Amino acid sequence: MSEYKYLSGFGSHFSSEDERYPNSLPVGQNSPQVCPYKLYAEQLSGSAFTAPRTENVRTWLYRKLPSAVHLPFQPFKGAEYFRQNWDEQPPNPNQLRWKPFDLPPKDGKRVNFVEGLHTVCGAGDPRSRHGLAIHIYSCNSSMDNSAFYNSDGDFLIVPQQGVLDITTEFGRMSVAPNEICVIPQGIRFAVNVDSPSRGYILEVYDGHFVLPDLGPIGANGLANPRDFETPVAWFDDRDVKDFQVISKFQGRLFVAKQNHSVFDVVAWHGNYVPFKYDLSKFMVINSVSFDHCDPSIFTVLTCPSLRAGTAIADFVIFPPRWSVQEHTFRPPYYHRNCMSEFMGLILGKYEAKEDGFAAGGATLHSMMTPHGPDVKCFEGASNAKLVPERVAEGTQAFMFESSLSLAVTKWGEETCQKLDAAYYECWQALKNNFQITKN
Ligand SMILES: O=C(O)Cc1cc(O)ccc1O
Ligand SMILES: [Fe+2]
Repeated sequence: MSEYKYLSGFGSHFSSEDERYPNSLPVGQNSPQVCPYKLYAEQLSGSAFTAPRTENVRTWLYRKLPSAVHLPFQPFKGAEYFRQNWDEQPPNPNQLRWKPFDLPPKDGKRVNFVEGLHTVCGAGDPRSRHGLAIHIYSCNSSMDNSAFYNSDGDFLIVPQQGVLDITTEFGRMSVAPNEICVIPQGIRFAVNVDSPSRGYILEVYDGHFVLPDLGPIGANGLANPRDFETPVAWFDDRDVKDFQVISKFQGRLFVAKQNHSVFDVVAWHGNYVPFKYDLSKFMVINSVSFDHCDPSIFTVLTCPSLRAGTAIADFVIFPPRWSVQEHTFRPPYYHRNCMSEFMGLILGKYEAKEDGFAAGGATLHSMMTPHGPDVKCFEGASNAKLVPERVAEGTQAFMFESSLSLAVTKWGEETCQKLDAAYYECWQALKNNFQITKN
């Protein structure tokens, strides 16, 4: 799996040919009268034809059969908790914490990536192309002779347990915990797993994930473009007669049969592509003098809204790093935010709450919902000797931060049975230390 080859770069215009079919890309034009090897040319548009050049994304695929060759879509039965209905539950402004979400039951039942999708929270509507959804996947078997694509938006996939072996129309990639991948709107993919697997998905309806601007940081730092990896062209040469394409369309799943695999792309060129990124390559920037920087300093990718600096969703990580600030309360500050903060944990423990927030679980601090370090963290950091120190060693927490107000689904609030009713208690023992004389 890990021997797959990749093209390096973010936002590049790539060209790739399956190595078994050299010269399969047309030269000098996109639509020759007859394509090399008599392939069909198909354009996949990820932006309006007329989008400005900086945002214009599309890829030309050269394939054995056009994607249009399929039988009509029917409603897909299964994945009953993969539902983007934001009005199932009354709003809940409380601090929410979930214990680790279940892996598939060990009763021998096979659950693949699509069947194991569960929606936790979200906002907005794919029909008006505005909003987002946060899902948990939990699966133990591979997608055989089937592929999935999302008509509603992009998926950012964060594996927490188990390596995902992902076949896409563009080629194959292996995505392990502490790596992430993005599968943009419309790109077909299938997930193979060799063990029980679990992770988080951020789905955005508005637009695509991009690297954040760096401002005064300069031209380098945070997630560097050269560390993003896109698959090289590869097609499945098996003669598959019984193939299923599953589409998420307007929040519902549909399935169509066809007598050929969607993984039949021999060559492609363009800048609308799936990619992966290894979070350990993130170049961490932070305060080397005093005070706690806002977590935006850890942004890996962002899906911008039309309002300057205000994201539909940011993907932010809390990587292992040095902490050196002087005369500073070093952990995250107490906080009320006009944004929504959904956090997950890939590895280890999170610095602001070492107890109760476990790998594979989550927290949601909704708009203006107060939160911050628990008692143990506050007491410890208020009294700690401020020497340079490695923090978050062996851990990886992350945050999906959104300018939208997120509704929790019935599955998220009830059916999953993972909500920790005792979460609020972690702040109750904080003492009023106010004294009338200044220390
Ligand atoms: O734990 C959180 O709530 C996330 C968070 C981290 C941080 O370093 C500063 C602010 C913030 O909201
Ligand atoms: Fe916060």
